[in-house]
Amino acid sequence: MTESEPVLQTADLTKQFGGIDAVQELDLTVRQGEIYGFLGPNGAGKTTTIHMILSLVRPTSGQIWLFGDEVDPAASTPRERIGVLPGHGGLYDNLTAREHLEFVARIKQVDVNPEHLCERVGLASAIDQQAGGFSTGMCQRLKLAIALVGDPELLMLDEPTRGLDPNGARQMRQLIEAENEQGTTVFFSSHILGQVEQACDRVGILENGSLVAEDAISELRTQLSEPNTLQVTFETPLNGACSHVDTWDGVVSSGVDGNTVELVLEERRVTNEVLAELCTTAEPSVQSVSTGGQSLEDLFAAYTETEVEA
Ligand SMILES: Nc1ncnc2c1ncn2[C@@H]1O[C@H](COP(=O)(O)OP(=O)(O)OP(=O)(O)O)[C@@H](O)[C@H]1O
Repeated sequence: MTESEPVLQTADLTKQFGGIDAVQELDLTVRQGEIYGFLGPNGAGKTTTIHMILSLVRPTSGQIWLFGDEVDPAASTPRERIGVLPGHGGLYDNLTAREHLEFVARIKQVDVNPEHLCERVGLASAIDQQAGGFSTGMCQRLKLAIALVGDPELLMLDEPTRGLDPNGARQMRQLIEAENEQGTTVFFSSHILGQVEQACDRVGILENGSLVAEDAISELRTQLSEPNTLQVTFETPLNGACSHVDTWDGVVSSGVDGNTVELVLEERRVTNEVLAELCTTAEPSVQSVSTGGQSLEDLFAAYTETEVEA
């Protein structure tokens, strides 16, 4: 498969605040049509990076390209083709959803259909309510609608699932995926791995201002060496019942010791199938099952050494 054109690129992008290295020599590439998850614990430098890309913070050094053109650090980032969902703020308590959208459309000098946009993000029934009375989920939906004004080609979303419960976060992901299916490229930051991994084509993991990994999640996982293991203990000795297990699909190797068989699996998702097969092959009943290997949380922790929120 050929790779699509980069929509956003940075090279050696660096920001120092006094003695703090907020972002260090960051090389990022976001390609047309993808959802790119920008992942890192609190304080890793995600917002600073987004602010540099949007010319809200001036880089200490490095380069940024948007849609193939280098951004001049002395000028403003051209915003017509970009929709932004800010991490903090962005709403006025006394303006309705409709007034927010009309206000942003005037600033962007584009036409807007507030009914259509509110429909797209699931806010149709609240279009004439003031944002001050909105729940966190409604605020995030309105911020997404604002980002969509002018049908941008690139969405820069700074923690769009911030403050949302799992259900609200899932709905927000579905909205983002629906926009992406229309061809919009999405840059999606989060400090919670579980909130980007289902939606994102690729992720970049930021730690202390540096990109420590950038790839598809499946690729990142295979870069970690610990094998996926499955250990099954039966109530009585196996007596050769599992001697050919290593010829099964998805099983890399196996070893039997008394009542216990230990398997190394190609990948975690075959665990249930292998376990079901074992239960029908072996006469004795299963006493206990344990697994080992890399979960996605292990992966994130391995790269960032930071505890992950569930
Ligand atoms: N204006 C500023 N002045 C001084 N230090 C700053 C400033 N903005 C950010 N920093 C520091 O830069 C580092 C990166 O912060 P940043 O907000 O970019 O991280 P983040 O990954 O977005 O975190 P979070 O997930 O908490 O929003 C932090 O150490 C922060 O304290």
